[in-house]
Amino acid sequence: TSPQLDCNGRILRLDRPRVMGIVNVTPDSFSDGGAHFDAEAAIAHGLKLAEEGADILDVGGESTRPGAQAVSAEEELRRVIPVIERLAKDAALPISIDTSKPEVMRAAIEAGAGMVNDVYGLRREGALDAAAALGVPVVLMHMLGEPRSMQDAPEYDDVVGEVHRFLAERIFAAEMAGIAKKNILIDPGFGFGKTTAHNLQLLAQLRRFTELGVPVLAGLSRKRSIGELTGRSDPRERAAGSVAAHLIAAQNGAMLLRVHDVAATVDALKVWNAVAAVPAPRKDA
Ligand SMILES: Cn1c(SCC(=O)Nc2ccccc2)nc2c(=O)[nH]c(N)nc21
Repeated sequence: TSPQLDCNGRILRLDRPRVMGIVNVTPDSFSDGGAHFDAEAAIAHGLKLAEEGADILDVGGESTRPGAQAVSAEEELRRVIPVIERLAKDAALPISIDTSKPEVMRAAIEAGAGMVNDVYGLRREGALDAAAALGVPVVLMHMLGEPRSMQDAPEYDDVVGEVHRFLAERIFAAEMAGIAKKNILIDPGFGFGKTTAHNLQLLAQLRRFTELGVPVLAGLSRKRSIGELTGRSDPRERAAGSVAAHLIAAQNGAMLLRVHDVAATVDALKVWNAVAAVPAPRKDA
C-alpha cells in the first residue's frame, strides 16, 4: 500500500509522482500598482490546471522573489481566501496553501484547503503549533536565510549535506510539535538561496533526501536556473527545460512536482510511468 495524504478529506495518492499546479494570486494587470487582485483570473487558471490533470493546486498570495516586499496577513488573506473558496467548491482536487503565516494557514484550511506548503519550513512564530492543530499534511522546505537576501552569493561547504541536515531538523521539530510523520513532506527548495550549481547538485543527489522517510517535493518550474541552462530569458519559454528537470526529479525519487505547465508534465509522467511499469528482467539462476 503506497502512502496517501488526507488533505482535509480530499485524498492525494502518492503511488506515483504527482503534479502540483501553481496558482499565483497576483495583482491584476489593469489596476494601479496591484491595488486589486484578480481572483477571477486565478480561479479560472486553477480550474484549467485541474482540467489539465493536476493532482493538487498550490495557491499563493505572496511572491517570495528576492526583493519582493512583505505582505500583511490581512492583504494575503484578501488575495487567497476567495480563490480557495471557489476552487474548493468548483473542483474536487485537494488544494495547498502557500504561506508562512499561521493565521493564513488557519483561514485557508477553514476555506477548504487541505495542505500547508511553507517555504519557510514552519519557522515563523506560531507556525508549527498552528500546523499541528490543523492536522493537515505540511511541506517543509529549505531556504537559506531570508527571501530578501538569499540569492546574494549563497555559499555552502556541502549544499546537499547542509540542506539534508536542515530538513532532518525540521522533521524533528514538526514531530515534537505534534505533527504526525505521515503528514510531513520535505523539499530542498530549488532557487531559495542556491546558485545553479547548487541546484544541479541537489537535483543529481535528490535520492539522498528520500532517506529521511517522508515524500519529497521538487519545484524547479520555470526558475532562473532552468533559464540559465537553456538560455530562455522569458520564463514562459522554460516549459521544456522544466519538464526535463522534473522527470529527473521523479527518476531520483521525488513524489510531488510543483509546476506551471501541468499538461506537459502530466504527459511526460505518463511516459515515465509506462517505463517504470516495465517488469524488471528476470535474473535467471
Ligand atoms: C511557493 N514555492 C515556490 S515560489 C518560487 C517560484 O516559483 N519562483 C519562480 C517561478 C517562476 C519563475 C521564476 C521563479 N517555489 C517553491 C518550491 O520550490 N517548493 C515549494 N514547496 N514551494 C515553492
